[in-house]
Formats: sequence, structure tokens, C-alpha cells
Amino acid sequence: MPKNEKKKKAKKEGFTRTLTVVVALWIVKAFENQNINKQSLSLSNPLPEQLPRGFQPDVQNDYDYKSEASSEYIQEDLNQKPSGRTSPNNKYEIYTGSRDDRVCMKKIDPTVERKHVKEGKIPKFVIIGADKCGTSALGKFLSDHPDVMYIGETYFFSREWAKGSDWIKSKSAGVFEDQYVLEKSPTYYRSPAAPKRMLQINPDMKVALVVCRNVKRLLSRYLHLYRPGETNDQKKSRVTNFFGTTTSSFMRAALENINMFDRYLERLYPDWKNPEKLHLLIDGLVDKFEKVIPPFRRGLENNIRGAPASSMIADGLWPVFLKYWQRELGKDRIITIDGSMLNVDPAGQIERLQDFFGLSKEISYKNFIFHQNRGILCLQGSNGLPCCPTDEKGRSLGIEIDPEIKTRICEFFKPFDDYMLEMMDLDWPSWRDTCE
Ligand SMILES: Nc1ncnc2c1ncn2[C@@H]1O[C@H](COP(=O)(O)OS(=O)(=O)O)[C@@H](OP(=O)(O)O)[C@H]1O
Repeated sequence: MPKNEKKKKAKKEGFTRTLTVVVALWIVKAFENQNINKQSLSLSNPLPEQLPRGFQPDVQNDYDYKSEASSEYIQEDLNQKPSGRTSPNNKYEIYTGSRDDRVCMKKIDPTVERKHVKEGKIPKFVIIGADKCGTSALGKFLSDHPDVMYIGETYFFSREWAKGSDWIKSKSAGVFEDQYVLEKSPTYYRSPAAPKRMLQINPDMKVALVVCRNVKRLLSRYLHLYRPGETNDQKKSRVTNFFGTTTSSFMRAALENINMFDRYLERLYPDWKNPEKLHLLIDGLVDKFEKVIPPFRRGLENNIRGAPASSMIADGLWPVFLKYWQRELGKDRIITIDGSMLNVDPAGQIERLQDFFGLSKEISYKNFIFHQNRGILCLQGSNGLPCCPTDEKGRSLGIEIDPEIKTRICEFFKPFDDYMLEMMDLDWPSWRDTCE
């Protein structure tokens, strides 16, 4: 072979070798990036298009909101959000990659023959709760139970009541004969008609009331009102007029509103801070709730004058709502669930709920996985990946609040929190010892 040709061939071989090494390194790096700590997962496989045998898809996956990543998001908050959080509880498996399983599936025993009910069933279990206390997460978590069909939010017992029983049944069309239907709509919590309707349509109804820590709840409410996807400019400008454009301006305004609310309560019952007299205030407020008069009207301008946050504040007076619901449903039909624990130890709350609903203890910590980059605990999908909500959930996590403001807000709510814990004979250490 002429010298020239040999040189050309060697050069070509060298190039091919370099290219092969580069491609191999790139593939290795891509796998490293997935960085999943479950050895058995094959991440190069796409998500399954057909359900594997023995799995049932969610009827309604209310985790599937449109992503709302937008530059409008409050910069101050974004700066505070660290990526890569530590697991809140080391009993849960941790996922350190960046993928999500968008199709949550639950395991159904394929060997058991189950009949379908074509027309669907009336719900037997309902989740109610204050906005932003984690009702979606609770519903979603319970939907992993093979004996539960979760139909998400229908608003049947509030604004859709006139549609009738066939309508609500149709939401669970095809449910297994031995499955229970679970519904959730947070707005039932503040609808005086809802418990009466629930018993009317199903005397065996059981209700889970989700409560949560008030500081974070208020912050979540603000982040929801002032969310990137909110396109109603008028509404948005009202929110910013009242509360400003940052979480710290909101928390300052919330505290001022709480002080006004406190003065309003003092006018109603000057003695309300005396623990012996608190029940008088609570009974008076139950009456106002039933009549839907201030402070239980909705909206920013409809309640205590000069306190646009008063309806958000009133939502956190747990014993008022609980007393009303207990009176209407009967004490043994309602349980309180700590929504603040759903991102710390969901299995603990789910265990209580399974017990209360009379379900087998199918769901345990093994059903969950902590998505480290997002800082949330999610169900674990059939292929081992976390099955998480979209970015719309978890906005408030990791945002720091001025400790002094926090303490003062907690002081206001403390007597109500304690009253509720006593009513339900609960000892929740985090409620006693921390302010969140
Ligand atoms: N594990 C897990 N997954 C998702 N979300 C979780 C979880 N645990 C708690 N939370 C908190 O729940 C907050 C949303 O509450 P809701 O679903 O009740 O909101 S809504 O009223 O139905 O819009 C939501 O509030 P934001 O952080 O403001 O989005 C979450 O912080």
C-alpha cells in the first residue's frame, strides 16, 4: 500500500476510535445522570404504553395538571427553593433522578375475579378539608388501595347537587362490585348543606377532614391566588393590592389581618381567650358558619371590613367546622387527618384512615418514594419511578417565613388547635411543639 494511503487509513482508524470512546462516555454519563438508586430499574425503557397485567390505572388522575412553569413566578420564592432536599423521614425510599412516572397505577390481584358495576356507585368515603391542606395528596395516596376507586373532585355535594344520584354514580362507572368509591372536594368543608346531603344519599358515609398547620396553609393560599397560571388580571391585581407581590409582604399583611380578626372576636366575646369560655365563642361561630355570615362569607372583600384575608383566616378555626360536621354527621362518621404530615410521614396518616374506613392495611410506607429534587413524597409507580403531582403542588415547600411573624400567627390559632385536638382525643406532638 502506498505510504500516503497507509497514513490516511491510520488517521481514519484513529478518528473512529476517538468517536467510539466519546459516544461510550456520553452513554455512561447519561445513565449516571439518571442516578436512580433502584438497581432493578431499566431507565432506558420508555414508560409502558399498555398496563402490565395486574395493574389498574387511575380513573381520574388529578395530579395531571398542566405544568405552570412561568417566568412570572415570584422570584424571591424561587431563590429560596433549594433543589435536592433531605428526606423528611428515613423510612421512605429516596429517588434522586429527575424523571416522573406520570401514569400512576395500582396493583390489583389478577387471580381474583371481580365483577364490574356498569352504572357506578354512590361514594362511601369523602375527603373534605381546608383549601391547601393536602386533600389532593390524601385522595391520591388512598387511590393506591385495590379496594378503592378514587374519582377526584366532583363538587357533587355542593354546587352539582341538582345533577342527581345517577350523575354522581356515573363518575365511577365500571367500579368493581367490591370496591368503595372515594371522592374529595375541599369546598365541602365550608358548605353547610354538604353533610346533610351526604347522609341523605348514603347513610353509611364516612368523612375524612384534612386539617393542617395554619402558617403554611396561609402561605399556600396566597401562592395559589397569585399563581403563575392565573390569567384573571383583575383578580390578580386585587390580590397584589391587598397583599403585595412577595411572600414576606403577604405574611406581614396576614398578621395584620389576624390582629383585626382577633379584635373582631374580642368584640363578639370579650372573654374568648379564657380557656373556660372558648366553647362559647366556638358555638357562636358555628351558628355564623351555618348562616354563612361573616366571618364565613367567601371572597376577599366580603367579610370583616378592612381584613381581606378574613375568610382564609376563618378556614383555620378547626373546631368550628368540626363541631358543625360532627353535629350533622354524628361523631363516629368523621376523622381528622393531619395534612401537614403528608409530606413527612404519609403512611402514618394513611394507616389511621384505612382503619377508620374499615379497609385492609394495604398501603404502607412501601407505597411511597421521596422525590429529592422536588422535595415531595409521592406514590411509587409500577415501574419504581415516583408518581408525583405537577409543579402546581409543593410551591410553598422550603419557603422561609420570618420567625417572629410565624410565632404571632401560631399564638392566635393555638387555642383553636388545642380545642380541636381535645375534641378528637388526639396527641399530635408536632402541633404541640412546633410552629409551622
Ligand atoms: N406529598 C405531597 N404531595 C403533594 N402536595 C403535598 C404533599 N404533602 C403536602 N402537600 C401539600 O398540599 C398542598 C396542596 O393542598 P391541596 O391539594 O389540598 O390543595 S387544593 O386546595 O386542593 O388546591 C400543597 O401546597 P403548596 O405547597 O402550596 O402547593 C403541598 O404543600
